[in-house]
Amino acid sequence: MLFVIRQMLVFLRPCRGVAVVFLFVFAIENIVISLAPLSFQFMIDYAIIPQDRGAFSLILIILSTAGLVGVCAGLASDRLLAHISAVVQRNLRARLFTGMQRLDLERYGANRTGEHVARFTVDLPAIESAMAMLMTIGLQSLIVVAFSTAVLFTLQWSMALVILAGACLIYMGPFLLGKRATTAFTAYRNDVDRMAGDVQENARGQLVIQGFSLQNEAIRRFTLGLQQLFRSHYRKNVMGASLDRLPMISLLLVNFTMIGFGSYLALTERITLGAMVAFFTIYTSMGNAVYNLTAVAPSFTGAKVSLDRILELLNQPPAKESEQIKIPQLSHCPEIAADKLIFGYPGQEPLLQGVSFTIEAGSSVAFVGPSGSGKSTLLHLIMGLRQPNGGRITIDGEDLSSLNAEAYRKCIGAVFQDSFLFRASVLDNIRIAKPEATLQDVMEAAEQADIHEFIASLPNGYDTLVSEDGGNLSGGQKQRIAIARALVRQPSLLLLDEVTSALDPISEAAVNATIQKLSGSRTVVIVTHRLEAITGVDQIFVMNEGRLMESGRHSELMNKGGLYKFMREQQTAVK
Ligand SMILES: Nc1ncnc2c1ncn2[C@@H]1O[C@H](COP(=O)(O)OP(=O)(O)OP(=O)(O)O)[C@@H](O)[C@H]1O
Repeated sequence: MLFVIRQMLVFLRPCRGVAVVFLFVFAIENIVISLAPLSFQFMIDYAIIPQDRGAFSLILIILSTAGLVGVCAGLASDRLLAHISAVVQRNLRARLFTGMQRLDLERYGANRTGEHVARFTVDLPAIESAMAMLMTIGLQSLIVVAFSTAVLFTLQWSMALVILAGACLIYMGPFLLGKRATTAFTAYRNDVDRMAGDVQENARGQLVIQGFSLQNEAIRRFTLGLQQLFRSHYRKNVMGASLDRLPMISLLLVNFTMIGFGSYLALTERITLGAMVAFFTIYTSMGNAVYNLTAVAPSFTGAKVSLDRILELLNQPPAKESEQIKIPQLSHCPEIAADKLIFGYPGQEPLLQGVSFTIEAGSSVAFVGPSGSGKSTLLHLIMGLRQPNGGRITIDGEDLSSLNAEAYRKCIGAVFQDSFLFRASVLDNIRIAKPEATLQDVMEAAEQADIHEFIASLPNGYDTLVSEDGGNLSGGQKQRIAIARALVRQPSLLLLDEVTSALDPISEAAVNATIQKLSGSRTVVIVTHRLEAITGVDQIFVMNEGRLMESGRHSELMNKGGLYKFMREQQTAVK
């Protein structure tokens, strides 16, 4: 609980001025509420029993003035709290999203997409609700308890002492259950995350699911997952209810004790009737406040779990201190060299095993080889998206790990196997690679990618909205827009991973001709299975099972009679 409160205070720092004003008005409202029961004592002992109408009017005037002040303070505190809550959530959302953008592929891939989404849809609201609880019920209860305790001690100290002992008893339950409750809440939240990931995957895979009639299988798997969620949900609810119930039982016990003890004191005339009524009224509101404080516990336990998950992301070490890293001064066409590269995905055997090569400045090269031989992984390493476990990559002689990644990648135009498009206009999808590009630049890039005519034929031309994940475009159209996006940058290094796999032969020929033209003025690295398309490149690297088997020009490799010749002949035979 203390951890949650401390973190919330950290989140509140940016709006500490408003928070202080809030505290002030909120305190006024609650002091009025805490002191109101004293009016019973004054009414009974000074107005009703002595039949004093003057005192009656005076007490009434004071009471209504205090009431008015309390109401105004309450209205003001509502607005201030709404502001604070919105500011904290806005800041947290921004920090969380920024944190996600700073993750490298390894750390990003450690969670499923649904889990990242759940941080926004489940964890942030849990923190918001706990913060609202803390700043309303929590604060209110604290103020009421503090003032009531002080007043009770002035009215009758021995009864006040009994109440204090009772309050300790009330908090005992939540204190003892704390750890087990956190475990139950964490398990539940993880299962909810898993389910969010499943639903997300199901939504993305609807074409495959419907195409293969996998609905029943999808329901079966989902139901299996639900069983686990059901169990953790049940445990979490039982814990939540126990956190609620134990204090209530303790409160009942204290109530009975107080009624007996208070009545005994009145009976033996150690307390006046007015004081006793005031005492019990204050005690009741104090009892409610103490109970409310314990009722905050379940939401705090949930918030602690959410906080852990959010802080895990926020406290990730930054990728690199960019100031200490060199801004690359890439020549127009960089030379890329790899020296004994070793790389393996986390928890797996090394995939790349001592790969060395040199790609000369301004040359065009192709990496070919069987599926899974590590070609795309190599491209990721060249881009600095993943770090080698051994060996190194140099760009124009500079170690890639010593270069400023952001500046380096700005010199690269990359087209990945998955031609991901954003939900934005075609124009913005291309221009995102170079925000300062003019419409003319974009159209030229689209022409080079052989997609200009298609875009121009759309009802809204370049302003046509691409739906989520490019759903309203064919695979080939998406691929060519992705190529245009890479070309608009006029990059000094062009990386193309299977960029013509979804193209018809005519478009493929057009795109290949463009790539051919571009090489010479920049360094071009192609990954492809289409061996026919790379006959003209300066050098071909043949990969197999994470090793570089052979390299050379097309004619050299054909003369060698190795894996390349074999693959080439296989493809020709299939045709
Ligand atoms: N993100 C990842 N996490 C774990 N393993 C991965 C990941 N990406 C790829 N792999 C594994 O690495 C191996 C090489 O994959 P990679 O995509 O580099 O091969 P490739 O030669 O480009 O294959 P293809 O020609 O089919 O695209 C594969 O066996 C794959 O299982």
